[in-house]
Amino acid sequence: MAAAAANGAGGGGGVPRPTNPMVTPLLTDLYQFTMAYAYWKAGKHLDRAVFDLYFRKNPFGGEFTIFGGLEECIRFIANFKLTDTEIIFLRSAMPTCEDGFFEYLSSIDCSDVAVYAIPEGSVVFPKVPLMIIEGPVAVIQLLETPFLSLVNYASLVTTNAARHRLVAGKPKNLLEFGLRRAQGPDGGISASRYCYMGGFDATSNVAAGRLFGIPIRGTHSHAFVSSFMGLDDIIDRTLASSDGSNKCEDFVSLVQNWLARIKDAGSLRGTFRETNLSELAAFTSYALAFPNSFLALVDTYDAAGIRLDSGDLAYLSVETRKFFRAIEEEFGFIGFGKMNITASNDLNEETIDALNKQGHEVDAFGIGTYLVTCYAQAALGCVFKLVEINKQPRIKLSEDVSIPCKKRCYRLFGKEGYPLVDIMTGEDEPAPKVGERLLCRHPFNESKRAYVVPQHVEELLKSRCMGYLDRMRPDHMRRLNPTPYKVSVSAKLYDFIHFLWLNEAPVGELQ
Ligand SMILES: Nc1ncnc2c1ncn2[C@@H]1O[C@H](COP(=O)(O)OP(=O)(O)OP(=O)(O)O)[C@@H](O)[C@H]1O
Ligand SMILES: O=P(O)(O)OC[C@H]1O[C@H](OP(=O)(O)OP(=O)(O)O)[C@H](O)[C@@H]1O
Ligand SMILES: O=C(O)c1cccnc1
Ligand SMILES: [Mg+2]
Repeated sequence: MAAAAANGAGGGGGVPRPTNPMVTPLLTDLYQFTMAYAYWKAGKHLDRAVFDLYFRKNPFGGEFTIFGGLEECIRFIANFKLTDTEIIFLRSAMPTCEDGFFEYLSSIDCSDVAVYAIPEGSVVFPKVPLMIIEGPVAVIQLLETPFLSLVNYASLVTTNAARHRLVAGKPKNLLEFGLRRAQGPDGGISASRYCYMGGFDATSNVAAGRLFGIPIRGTHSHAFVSSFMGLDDIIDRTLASSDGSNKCEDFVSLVQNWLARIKDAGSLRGTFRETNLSELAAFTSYALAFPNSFLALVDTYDAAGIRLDSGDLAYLSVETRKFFRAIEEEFGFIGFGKMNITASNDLNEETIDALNKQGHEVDAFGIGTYLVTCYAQAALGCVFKLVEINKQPRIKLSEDVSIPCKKRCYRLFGKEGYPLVDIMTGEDEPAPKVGERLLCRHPFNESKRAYVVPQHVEELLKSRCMGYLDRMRPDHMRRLNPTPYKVSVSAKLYDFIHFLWLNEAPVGELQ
């Protein structure tokens, strides 16, 4: 099992700081510091603890999740160090705590912390730890809230993006347009980054383009279109070819000539309606500014062309395509019929699915609000639970039973090459072997078990490549009634969980 050990000294040993400078050791809940104090008072602060970070249920009614946020967690622990001013603030916030505690706090870093993790971008399932974090209990406790804050939304929005990619299909261009609608600047930046991880092609967010190297794309807005009154607004009418070899002195007249030709074309009669001259001025002006990447927002007055942002997107995209093809045929402009049609306006999984069913001609979807706010599910609900302290396994019984012990986790693949089941074992158990029959048990349901003869075994929680979406059996990934993927434990771990469970659960007395 490969571990990422953090070097907290000297500015993170070359590991960059978290992207968001607000991510500091104080970005945690007060109770992490009060517990750290109580551990310290009890002389327990150096006890060796193992915590699992996992979630309990897949989001969006689906049967899979994509893990995001790991890199930021590693950046955080690599640079973990409380500054003098942070210590002064903590002293004022916890006035009853002894001085020695603050001296201890100012001395800590995460050089004694080990993180075992599934690679970011992997398909993951409930109960299996995404990260196992091991180290001195007081320090690990301080990591709980920042880690959950860095992983919860990241994984949720990555999953949301992947679901939009699955419904849109591979050839479509997916553009994330959510910055203006996201939950503040950090929500917007995170959304752009993790939607790209989840399978989007580009973002409109310029800062995210700079920070993460994500391709940035955009069209123009209704304001640009409605800011023009008519063709007289255009002062400089010259258009030169990019190599300077050709020059059109009056592009506006050229546009007007073409407009007349299109109107006269017999084959276009009936499909071509009156032109709004202020809209024509806006498009002409935009073409003069971007002659090699022209794109027109065409629905400010009436829908006819290239980014559609209202109305029936299926119908309008089909009509637009017909018109483009007719122009190609009438005037012999090779490729005109294939011109890009982008659609936006409150799109989400359901609307894209509806458009697919109706038939449409959209090449690119621009998606904002529903994507970045994760409108269909507010949070993933990742948790951070103690599973072992000083080599003693721990279990949490209330609400949802946690799976004790420092574990190893494997993904077992079947004959058809798809993953069949994830299995958790105790740390010292032998790894599952290819071709060897293995009993996989549901962690809590006694009757649910299956023998598996794996054709291929991958250990989870160690660094490895991504690109899992394509490798999953399609019925786990479908939108409607997806098949649950199986998560199991070894027979030995099953027996141990239930032994510990009975041991920890008090026997009531009836009188
Ligand atoms: N063919 C279609 N099938 C299903 N949903 C569609 C189809 N075309 C558009 N939609 C969706 O229907 C909704 C249309 O919303 P609404 O009626 O508020 O928009 P509009 O009136 O066309 O435009 P505006 O945003 O200017 O008000 C959007 O969520 C859009 O994504
Ligand atoms: O619809 P979303 O999925 O959130 O995608 C982003 C939206 O942002 C822009 O709208 P704008 O801010 O101009 O407002 P409007 O479309 O609501 O008028 C754009 O026209 C999209 O409709
Ligand atoms: O470039 C666009 O078309 C765009 C960008 C952000 C939001 N809506 C649209
Ligand atoms: Mg809109």
